[in-house]
Amino acid sequence: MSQIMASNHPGRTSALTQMRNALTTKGYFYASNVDCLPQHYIESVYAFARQLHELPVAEKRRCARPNGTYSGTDAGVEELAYEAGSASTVRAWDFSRVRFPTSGQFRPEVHCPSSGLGFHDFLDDLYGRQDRLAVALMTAFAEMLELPRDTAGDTFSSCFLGDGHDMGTIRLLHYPAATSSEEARKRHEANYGISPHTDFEAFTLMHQNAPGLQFLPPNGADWVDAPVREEEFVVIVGDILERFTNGVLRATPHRVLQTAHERFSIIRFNAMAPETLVEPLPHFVTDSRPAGYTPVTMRKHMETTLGRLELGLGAWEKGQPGRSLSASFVYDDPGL
Ligand SMILES: O=C(O)CCC(=O)C(=O)O
Ligand SMILES: [Fe+2]
Repeated sequence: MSQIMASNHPGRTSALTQMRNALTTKGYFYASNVDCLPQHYIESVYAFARQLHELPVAEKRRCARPNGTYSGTDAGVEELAYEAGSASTVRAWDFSRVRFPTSGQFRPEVHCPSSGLGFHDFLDDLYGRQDRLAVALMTAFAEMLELPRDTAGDTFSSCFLGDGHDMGTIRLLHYPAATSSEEARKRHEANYGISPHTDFEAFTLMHQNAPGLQFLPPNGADWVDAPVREEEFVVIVGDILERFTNGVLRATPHRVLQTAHERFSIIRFNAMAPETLVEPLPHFVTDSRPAGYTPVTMRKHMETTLGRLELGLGAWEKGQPGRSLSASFVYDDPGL
């Protein structure tokens, strides 16, 4: 990232080529040397996440969806099933500047011991740090795809304002450990920690403290393990970049296995501003490659996909290996 975050670094062109190759052939890469998110800071985020997930169930219930942003079976709120009918163990504390702005009185009573920041301020600060990486990546994606620049800057970062008006979300996830050897055995044979899906936004930054995450590479038949790397962030493609690039980049299918060990992850979905119209850009549409996706706003894509999950319709077509239903969903009306 030091080569990407400085605009005139001599290694920039080769880093952009590596990024493009990784995203088109594997669907993910690991971002290293991220100065705005150093390892000691990441550790403080995990410590904060642990405090949140260890809160008494009564406090979790008070802060649970739909009033607050907690979801977990311990508070009686199930994670939505991406693959219809699947069961998952994940528990989540979510934060978004735009999507859940009114949850003030339903915020948990926690403070980070080192900074003293509470739930909102701690996560807002994390969001700002992630934005620095996200804006640099958006600019890099536009450049590696050779998109034209205009006075507003590059195509992607001008849709992602980076100042709090995007539909991005942070999720602090916890997958509890199995409590008995019997449960550990059952988990081994069971459903998912989180079922297969593609993320609905533009791209996702991920960090995990234990194994469990897997990807399905483009054209790949088999799921591959994502190694744990303490100082690096996994970057994957979401539905919005697939739709903008007319499928040149493909949203990265991923899932989390149901492991016997405890696992935490820090997820940041990077979205566009709500009214951004997402459709194949002219740069990616030719006579031999006509537009393969219908236009839709960022807001409508999120609302439709989540609405379908709430109805139990899923966002992933089961199979070997299966397929994302959200990335190529056909809209009759863009929702402008
Ligand atoms: O826990 C993880 O590593 C992945 C979570 C995930 O895919 C999601 O929240 O969309
Ligand atoms: Fe995901």
